[in-house]
Amino acid sequence: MKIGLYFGSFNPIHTGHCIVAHQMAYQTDLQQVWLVVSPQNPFKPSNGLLNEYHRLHLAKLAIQGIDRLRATDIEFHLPRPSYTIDTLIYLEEKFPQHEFSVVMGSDGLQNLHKWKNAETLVQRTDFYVYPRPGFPLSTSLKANITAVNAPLLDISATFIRDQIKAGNDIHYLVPEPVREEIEKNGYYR
Ligand SMILES: Nc1ncnc2c1ncn2[C@@H]1O[C@H](COP(=O)(O)OP(=O)(O)OP(=O)(O)O)[C@@H](O)[C@H]1O
Ligand SMILES: O=C(O)c1ccc[n+]([C@@H]2O[C@H](COP(=O)([O-])O)[C@@H](O)[C@H]2O)c1
Repeated sequence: MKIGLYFGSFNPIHTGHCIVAHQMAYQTDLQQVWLVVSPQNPFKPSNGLLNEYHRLHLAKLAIQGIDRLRATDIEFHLPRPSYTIDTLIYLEEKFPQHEFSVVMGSDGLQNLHKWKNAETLVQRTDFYVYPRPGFPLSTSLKANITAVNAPLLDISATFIRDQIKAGNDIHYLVPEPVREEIEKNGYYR
């Protein structure tokens, strides 16, 4: 099966993430998209990061009922911070029957050359990229990129965390079960 690995902190998962995952799973040749919740992104600070099991639970709530989407804790059991090349190699060994690609927003392309073993990564796997406002679909690396033609989504987890801290309502910015879970537990206040 052709599977897209969609890596992220998902702190928290939001409507932008869900649309990206859904478009990739239903408008490209990918047959499934797995949301890989990264416990610790190598480029991002760990402060303000909700516990990874809570982030995974929110991701599962967000995709429930969508056949081609999965959320996985695979990086919880791998060394930290989470490097994509390591996770990819691990998954290729564990699931030799599948073909894995990487799904990302176009902001990720800007820093791709700084990722661990970037040259090896782009030789080893294809990239499916969703446009993000302000970030062109280009990289200095020789990567095989499939771009989707889909609406720009100017939503970020940072914006959502800021809204919650300010006491503002986040209806529609995140799926409803995610909003309810965040509110019930007082996350990000
Ligand atoms: N609105 C969006 N449009 C396209 N891609 C997105 C969007 N939001 C997130 N992504 C992509 O989702 C992946 C995971 O992103 P991440 O979990 O860091 O979310 P974020 O909203 O960028 O978070 P933060 O605001 O905390 O930095 C990245 O590949 C990122 O490019
Ligand atoms: O492998 C790397 O060196 C590497 C560097 C930065 C980010 N990543 C992966 O990309 C995911 C999304 O990153 P970001 O910065 O767009 O939120 C993140 O959760 C990691 O899994 C991976």
